[in-house]
Parts: sequence; C-alpha cells; structure tokens
Amino acid sequence: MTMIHPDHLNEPAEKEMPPAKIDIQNLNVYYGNFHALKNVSMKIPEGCVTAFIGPSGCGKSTLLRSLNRMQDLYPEQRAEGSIRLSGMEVLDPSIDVTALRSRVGMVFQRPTPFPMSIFDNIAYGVRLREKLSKAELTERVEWALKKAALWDDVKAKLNEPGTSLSGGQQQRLCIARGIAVKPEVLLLDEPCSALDPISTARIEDLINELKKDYTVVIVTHSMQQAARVSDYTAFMYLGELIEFGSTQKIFMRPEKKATEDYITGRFG
Ligand SMILES: Nc1ncnc2c1ncn2[C@@H]1O[C@H](COP(=O)(O)OP(=O)(O)OP(=O)(O)O)[C@@H](O)[C@H]1O
Repeated sequence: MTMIHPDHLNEPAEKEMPPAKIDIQNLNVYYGNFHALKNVSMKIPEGCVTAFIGPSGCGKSTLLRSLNRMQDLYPEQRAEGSIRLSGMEVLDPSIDVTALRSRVGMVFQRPTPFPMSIFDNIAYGVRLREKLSKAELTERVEWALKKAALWDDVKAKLNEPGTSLSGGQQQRLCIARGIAVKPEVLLLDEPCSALDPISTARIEDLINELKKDYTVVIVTHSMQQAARVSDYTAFMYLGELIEFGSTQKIFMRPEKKATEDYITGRFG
C-alpha cells in the first residue's frame, strides 16, 4: 500500500487546532435542483493551509467558491446554512459582498492577468478600495510583488503588460494582486494545474510563506500537493465532507475507509 508522506510527518504529536477563521455549519449548496454540497460542517483554522481534496465533481470548488459568495454570480446556485468569517455571517444577504471579497481573496485555476501593465494589475484593486498617495501605492505594489516572490523577475519592467509574463509568473502576479489588498483569507482554486513542475514548486514555497500572514484554503487534485503544502485536509466525496483533520492524520491514519481508499489510489 502506498501512502503519501507529508513533509511534516516527523512532528512528534498532533498540534492542537488553532481557532477557526471560518466556521462552516450545515452548508447545503444547490445548482437548480442539483444538491451539490450536503450538510457540510467544518472549522477552517486561522493561519494555516487547509486543502480540499477528493475526486472530480465531489464539490471542492463549490465549497471554496461559497466562502466568498462566488455563487452570487450564478443565478441558478443557492447556498443554505452558515459560514462565519471571524463571526460575521457570510451568507447574510445584507452584507457588502465587495467588502467580503476584499477580506477573502481568490486566485483561479488559470492565471487571469488583467489586460494592463504589471504595475496596474496590482494597483487596480488597491485603488478601488483605498486612497493611497502615489508613493504609498508604489510601495504597496512592490510589497505585494516581493511577497509573491515575483519582484526580482519584474522590477525592471513594471510597465509591460501582465500578459507578457510566463504562465508561472502570471499566476504569481495573480497571487500578488490577491494579497495587495491585504485580505485575511486567500482561496486558491487549483492554482498550479496549468503550471510546469518548477513553477508549481515556486507557488508551493510561496503558499508556505503566505500562511504566516493569511489563512489559506487550497483546492487541489494532487494529493502529493495537499501533503506537501497543507496543515489540515478535508476529504470530500459526492458533495459530502467525509473526513477532516490534520494532514498528517488524514494521510497516515485516516478514520474512514473511503478516505484511505482515495489516498491510497484505489479510486478517484
Ligand atoms: N455552474 C454549475 N451548474 C450546474 N452544476 C454544477 C455547476 N458547477 C458545478 N456543478 C456540479 O456540482 C458538482 C460539484 O462540482 P465542483 O466543481 O464543485 O466539483 P470539484 O470537486 O471541484 O470538481 P473538479 O475537481 O472536477 O473541479 C458536480 O457534480 C458539478 O457537475
């Protein structure tokens, strides 16, 4: 039986779970009549990386998208239950969704730079949300690019289009854009699926860095990636959360047979 060994497997004992940044209770999501998420309850710990894994179509992206109300963009989709972000009810129809999305940023599967310069890709969202002086804005752009490990690659060409960068650089640009507005949570929806192994390794290093300042949630198809980057893992199957726990436990001592079958490659 092949087990995937998380890097941090040698830790002597399981650490106590940090307080919840996001508390999901009895979440049900529907696309029209299709029941895509069934009674999902989970506490996403603050300052950690949490991975959502499971076979294609199990609801990972649906769950991720619910966390910043992306379902509002799909009129057929509706969410019921509770998602609390530091106590604030995300599903409350009266909350300011734009403000929510600046607290909970998102990076998509394919790099999506805006059709503008590298500088403006980062500055755009900051200008919308904050009134900064030119010098402060320049400082923020540099800060975000440094955090996303892209500064050295682009510092000499900030006025060139974002689309002129390589795929891996474009994805780091999107991560820089996501963190420039200083969110509390960063949602990553298969951020490496369009990238080569070297760019993937750089993004994974970056995710490790980011968790010092942010709560990170990542959807990934790669169990190796989940094992490498995450502290906590949620295994989903057919719209249900089957098991949630430390990555160490999920990969080495899963409680449910379905989890073990999935991580040992028996299905999925
Ligand atoms: N916009 C939509 N309209 C209707 N059904 C949808 C829509 N988006 C997703 N679904 C359905 O909801 C279920 C969950 O989809 P979701 O994309 O969340 O799964 P996933 O685990 O992220 O899959 P994958 O790993 O293939 O990306 C699937 O059965 C899918 O067909």
